[in-house]
Amino acid sequence: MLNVKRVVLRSRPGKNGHPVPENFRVEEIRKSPELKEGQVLVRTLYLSVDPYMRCRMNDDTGADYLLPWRLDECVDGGGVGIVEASKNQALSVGTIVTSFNWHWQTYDVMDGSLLQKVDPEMVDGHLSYALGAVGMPGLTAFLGVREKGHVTAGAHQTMVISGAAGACGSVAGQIARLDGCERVVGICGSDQKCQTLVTELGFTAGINYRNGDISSALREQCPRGIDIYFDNVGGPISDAVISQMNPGGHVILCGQISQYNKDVPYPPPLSEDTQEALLRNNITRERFIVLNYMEKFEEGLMQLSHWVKMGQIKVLETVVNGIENMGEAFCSMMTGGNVGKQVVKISD
Ligand SMILES: NC(=O)C1=CN([C@@H]2O[C@H](COP(=O)(O)OP(=O)(O)OC[C@H]3O[C@@H](n4cnc5c(N)ncnc54)[C@H](OP(=O)(O)O)[C@@H]3O)[C@@H](O)[C@H]2O)C=CC1
Ligand SMILES: CCCCCC(=O)/C=C/[C@@H]1[C@@H](C/C=C\CCCC(=O)O)[C@@H](O)C[C@H]1O
Repeated sequence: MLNVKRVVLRSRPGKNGHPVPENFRVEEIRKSPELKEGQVLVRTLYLSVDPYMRCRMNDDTGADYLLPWRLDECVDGGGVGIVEASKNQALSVGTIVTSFNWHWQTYDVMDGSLLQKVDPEMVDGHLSYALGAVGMPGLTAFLGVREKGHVTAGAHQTMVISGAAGACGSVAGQIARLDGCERVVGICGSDQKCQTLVTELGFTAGINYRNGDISSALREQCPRGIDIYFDNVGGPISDAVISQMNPGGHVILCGQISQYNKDVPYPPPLSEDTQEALLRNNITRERFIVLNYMEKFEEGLMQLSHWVKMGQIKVLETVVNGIENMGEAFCSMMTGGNVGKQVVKISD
């Protein structure tokens, strides 16, 4: 028998509540490592904490593709691990694998057909990148910009990105620059993050939304108006951005994290003024869900991998150690404690 540590959902924060680490509980169980045909024993290396998980903490997630986590059951999300024993012909011992539905536990017996292989070369030897820049958040940035952004090199466009110092935002801004936007302006929650955007990631400017008036900072940093808005946060920040958008502009509706602790549907309703601004200026605002573009994942991952290996995309990560800290890491990410992708390292 194996000693396994796992994280279960102890309580729900309530639809209008802020999540706290105490909503989770770590427990130890004994698990048989015995495998049926097709199964593998995996040891968890890294686990991901992501904003959509806040919706899975509610008994009704508000999104048809997200199932609620069940009380007192092991929670799941993105994970990367190594095969330690195998009864699956396609997955030999030592293979690195990933899944969107990885249990938050140190070891697991999994059906091999539900796992995707990770080529360590693709992630430049950094296996955690498979949960970030060369994984779902990187694809979200890449496909969001390419499918909904209408970037045209040489057209002197300005793109604004909210949640700019996070997993999706930090990559989206770098792709906007690579694809030819003239100005790339990031909005995030600290001066330190703003500085990182400019000095490390090549953004034109950073705006700290916690410090001063966003509207006047946007007017200063976007003197020719805003053509494209990669929206990760929603709420008043997005109202301020959209009010300065040029006619014919495009909002990439990626996420609305500022509204996830509220009992509102996804996407949350817009203010009348913002709705009116979109209509008046013929601005598109199409919902973007990365899972709707699975046929483009392979090509997208190849492109992201190439950019990362060439140093054209710089990867930022915040790594916390230990399965005991999953709840802390999740709550920290939800309140801006991360720079780049927040992951938790479970084992070496
Ligand atoms: N459409 C899709 O398919 C996908 C959408 N998403 C969405 O993209 C967004 C970013 O996700 P991800 O990159 O993983 O997460 P991040 O790495 O960006 O982490 C979340 C960040 O959100 C910021 N934040 C938290 N609360 C607020 C608030 N009230 N107002 C403004 N900013 C806030 C914090 O940064 P700060 O310090 O700047 O406040 C925090 O670091 C989320 O909305 C998520 O739901 C993610 C993946 C796929
Ligand atoms: C309801 C708010 C979500 C806002 C957008 C967002 O963050 C979307 C994220 C998804 C996320 C979904 C993950 C797994 C789906 C399976 C989970 C389950 O219920 O079993 C991501 O991995 C892809 C994004 O589109």
